[in-house]
Formats: sequence, C-alpha cells, structure tokens
Amino acid sequence: MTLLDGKALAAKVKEEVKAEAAKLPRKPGLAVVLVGNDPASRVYVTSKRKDCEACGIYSEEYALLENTTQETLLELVETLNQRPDIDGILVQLPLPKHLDEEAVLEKIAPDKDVDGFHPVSAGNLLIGRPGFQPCTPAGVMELLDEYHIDPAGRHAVVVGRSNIVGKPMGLLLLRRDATVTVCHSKTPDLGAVCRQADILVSAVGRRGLITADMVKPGAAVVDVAMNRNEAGKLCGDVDFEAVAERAAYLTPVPGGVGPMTRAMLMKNTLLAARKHQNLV
Ligand SMILES: Nc1nc(=O)c2c([nH]1)NC[C@@H]1CN(c3ccc(C(=O)N[C@@H](CCC(=O)O)C(=O)O)cc3)C=[N+]21
Repeated sequence: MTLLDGKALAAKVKEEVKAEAAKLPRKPGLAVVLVGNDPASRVYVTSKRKDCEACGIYSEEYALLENTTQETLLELVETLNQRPDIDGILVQLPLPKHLDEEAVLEKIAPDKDVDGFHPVSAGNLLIGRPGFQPCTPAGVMELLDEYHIDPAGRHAVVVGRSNIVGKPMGLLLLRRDATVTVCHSKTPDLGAVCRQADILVSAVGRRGLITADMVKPGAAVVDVAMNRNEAGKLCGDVDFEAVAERAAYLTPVPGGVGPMTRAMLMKNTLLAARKHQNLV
C-alpha cells in the first residue's frame, strides 16, 4: 500500500504558490472571518494564517462575537468585497445557528469566493466552466494526480453528499471521466456499492464507517473526514490499519486531505489575485 502523502504534496503546492505570488505586482490578500469561539475553528484559522505567511499572502482575521447579527456580518462581507487589496474572503463554517449561512456565502463577491461555496462557483463547476473549486475536493484531485491515479473509466464512489465536499467531489471525478456513484445515509447496502469502487472517497464524519470488507482489493481510498476517537486523537472514516491491508493507495488522517485543503485555499487566493491584477 502506498500512502497518499497530503502533507508532502501540500508543502510542494505552497512552495509553488509562494514562487508565483512573488511575481505579482501586489501581494495576494485573504480575509478570514470567524464568528463565535469554537476552539476547533480557532485552531484552523491560526493554521491558515501560517499558511498565508509561508506563501507570501497578506492575511487579515476578523474574530466576531458569537452574538453578531446577520446585518453586521453582511456589512463586513460587503466592506471586504469593496477592498482592492483583498482578493479572497473566507467565512469559517459552521456559523452560529442564528445566522443564515446561505445568505452570507451568497454575499461574497464571486470573484473573491476562494472557498468555492458561492452558488456562482457551484454552477460553474456543474456546467464545466472555469471558476473556484471547493478546496477539499480540489485537493483530493491534486493528490490523485500526484500519484498518477487516473479516474478516467474507473468507478469512483463518493460517500457523503454535502455541498462542500460530496457533491463537488462527484462532479470533479465526473469531469475527469470516472463513472461516479454518490452514496449517502439512505443508500441500502453501502458496503456492496463501496466494494465496486476503484476510487473510494469517504466524507461522512463517522469513525469506523469504512471497514476492510467494503474495499475492493487494489482500490485507492481517500479519507476526507476529521473525527476524534475516545483518546481525542484525530481519525477519519476509514478503519486505517485493516484497509491498509487491501487498498493500493490510502490517505492518512492527519496528514492526508486536511493539508491539501489548506494548500488549495492558498492556490485559489493566488488565482483570485491574478484575476484582480488582470494577469489571466
Ligand atoms: N469556510 C470554510 N472553509 C473551510 O475549508 C473549512 C471551514 N469553513 N470550516 C472548517 C473546515 C475544516 N477544515 C480543515 C481543513 C484542514 C485541516 C487540516 O489541515 N488538518 C490537519 C490536522 C490538523 C490537526 O492536527 O488538528 C490534517 O488533516 O493533517 C483541518 C480542518 C476546513 N474547513
């Protein structure tokens, strides 16, 4: 079994972004907005700041109180939309329950939508036009490419149908000529479907969901989930030790898809900056 080393590839991608960013007349700029004080979100925002520093990207953080109103948040997004030095805007999800997530994401100017969550980005992806791709599925595609795992003509099974991972993952694999099946909580006999997969991507968030008997020998298995076990240790959906015996390729958690997600955010911010500086 070959480990799909997301940490190593992310470092390489960030080096490339840094080299390209240095060629621009003006530094790319990213604004990260966090509402409330979920500790996991704070950690994630801090790592994004470090990624920006490493890539030569200017970054700003807005930490808003838990009780921030919809109006205040929309006003901040609008201010950032107007700022010529800010190329990308990321509003950390999930938002506190009293806020309307869809309305906030839709407020972000599509040309600054580095998360790829705006309906315009989603539509462009659906019809195969250029645009921002959601970072996690885009990172999975980079990882497959790096290890020369070609989806064309293969059966790809995606477990999970969220707007931010499962659905766009299916579309990206389809665009690369895979035969795609998207499974979810109502799929009968998940195991039987997964066993057909040459490429299996799990994005559910349930530890132990993907057991070795669900994996076709020789498959490439990508674990997008971030769960914690009883000991508080990070783990994915895949029973790693057992699946490692059957799969040909497997992502670790941590060190797999997570670092790639962050690297793709840097790449999207670079793309946004290039567009804003009329270089593409
Ligand atoms: N608007 C928005 N965009 C996001 O992209 C977004 C979000 N909201 N909300 C939260 C989730 C979560 N997420 C992670 C990405 C990478 C790691 C990551 O790098 N994980 C490391 C380990 C980190 C650790 O050790 O704690 C790894 O897998 O190796 C973690 C979490 C992005 N998210």
